[in-house]
Amino acid sequence: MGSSADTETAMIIATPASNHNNPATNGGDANQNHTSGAILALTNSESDASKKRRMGVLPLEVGTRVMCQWRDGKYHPVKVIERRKNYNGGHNDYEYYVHYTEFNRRLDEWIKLEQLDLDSVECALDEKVEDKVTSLKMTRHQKRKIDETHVEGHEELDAASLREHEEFTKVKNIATIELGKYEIETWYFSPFPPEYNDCVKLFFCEFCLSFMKRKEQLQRHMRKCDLKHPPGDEIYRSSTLSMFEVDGKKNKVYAQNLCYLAKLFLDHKTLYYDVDLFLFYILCECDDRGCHMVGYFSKEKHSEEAYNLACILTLPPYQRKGYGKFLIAFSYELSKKEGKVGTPERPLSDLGLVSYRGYWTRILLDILKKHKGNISIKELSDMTAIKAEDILSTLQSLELIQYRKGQHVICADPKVLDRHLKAAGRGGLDVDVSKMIWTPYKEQS
Ligand SMILES: CC(=O)SCCNC(=O)CCNC(=O)[C@H](O)C(C)(C)COP(=O)(O)OP(=O)(O)OC[C@H]1O[C@@H](n2cnc3c(N)ncnc32)[C@H](O)[C@@H]1OP(=O)(O)O
Repeated sequence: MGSSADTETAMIIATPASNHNNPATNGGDANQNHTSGAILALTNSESDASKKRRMGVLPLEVGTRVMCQWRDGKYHPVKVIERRKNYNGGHNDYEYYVHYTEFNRRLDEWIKLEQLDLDSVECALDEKVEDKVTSLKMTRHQKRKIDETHVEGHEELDAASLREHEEFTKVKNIATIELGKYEIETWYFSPFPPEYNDCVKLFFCEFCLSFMKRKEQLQRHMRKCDLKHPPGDEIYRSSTLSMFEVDGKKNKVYAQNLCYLAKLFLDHKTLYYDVDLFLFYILCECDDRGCHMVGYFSKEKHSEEAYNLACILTLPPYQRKGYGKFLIAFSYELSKKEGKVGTPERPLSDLGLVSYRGYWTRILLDILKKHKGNISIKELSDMTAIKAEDILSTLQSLELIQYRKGQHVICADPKVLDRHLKAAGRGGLDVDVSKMIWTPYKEQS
């Protein structure tokens, strides 16, 4: 199996043009054993014409749609988001920042001209600016009062300024960060203060999260910084895993630095400078050098919408190891201690949605499997602190809900439950509730 898959990949890389029917490249294949001079001449003149045509489209305009070779060797449709002139380059010599329309924005990147198939350029530019602005306004209207990635005064912006803001945030600014022993490629734009505009790499102190432009600055800082764990209270410790609760009001700079850092991996969140209203739960792996941040979630101190989690992040080097499920489970344990049901703030990212769906499926089906007799959605909600709507949508997506005699009924055939549970994957790291030392937040007078 493995070897045949490898062969297939190698073939695709060797003949990328065949993946999207590129006649010019196929026709001009220099490796073909041509026996006729006429065919060769025809081929050459075709490729000359094609070359001229291709050069005629340069430089590409922002908004152009074209096929682009990605890291898998295949061609994928992209939209040009931005362009910049190459140093020492000729008149038409640009690099392009592209969005792969089939993929998440975190894969947006600067690419070289050679990666583009210029024969596939679609000349019609993207939808009208006006339409885009209207849709942006719509989304903004739907957002909650405290905007997720709140840029102060943002909602007051007129259409043109709003568009300008979107323009500004669509290209990733910081390409990599250094944090502890990891160098991490970033995913999205984050609005660092203007003095960091010229930086492509930032160096973070892994304990206080201060960020610096140069490695030497970080080294100097590390000699002085006396933190070895996040500020705030350690509210959970089990083996090497610790959770710290940080009050955004008491540790404002730390909380803001965390938001700058997190935004590099969160697309639909805008930076919220007023961190006072939030608590931050920082998950750490601890060793003799200190407690190293693995991920976190934030939570409003008071949520009118019953949100029990605002933003969640596992840092990329730690992803797919079960920490995300741990953080989600922890947020529900906090809700249980508060005697409330909770739900994550919307919108959920693609990875957020799969993680939540997996968690909800596992928790709910585990209960249904063990439970004897009838059980209602309200009872499930009381047992798990999962909001009734999330339970209903999860069970509906698994087709476990039927509508009989005017009411929703859960139909839980054990074999079907087992199949879904298997598909929901691993359970992740468990929260040992007996190791939690926590009381719900109370405003201090
Ligand atoms: C309310 C909000 O904040 S929504 C925004 C959510 N946050 C983000 O999108 C930020 C960037 N993403 C992340 O930080 C992480 O991907 C998280 C927090 C969503 C998940 O964290 P992880 O530590 O990777 O989660 P965990 O290891 O528990 O895996 C969760 C499940 O999600 C799915 N999943 C996670 N990453 C991926 C991936 N790259 N590709 C496919 N499935 C994935 C899998 O089903 C995985 O379970 P499995 O490994 O058993 O198959």
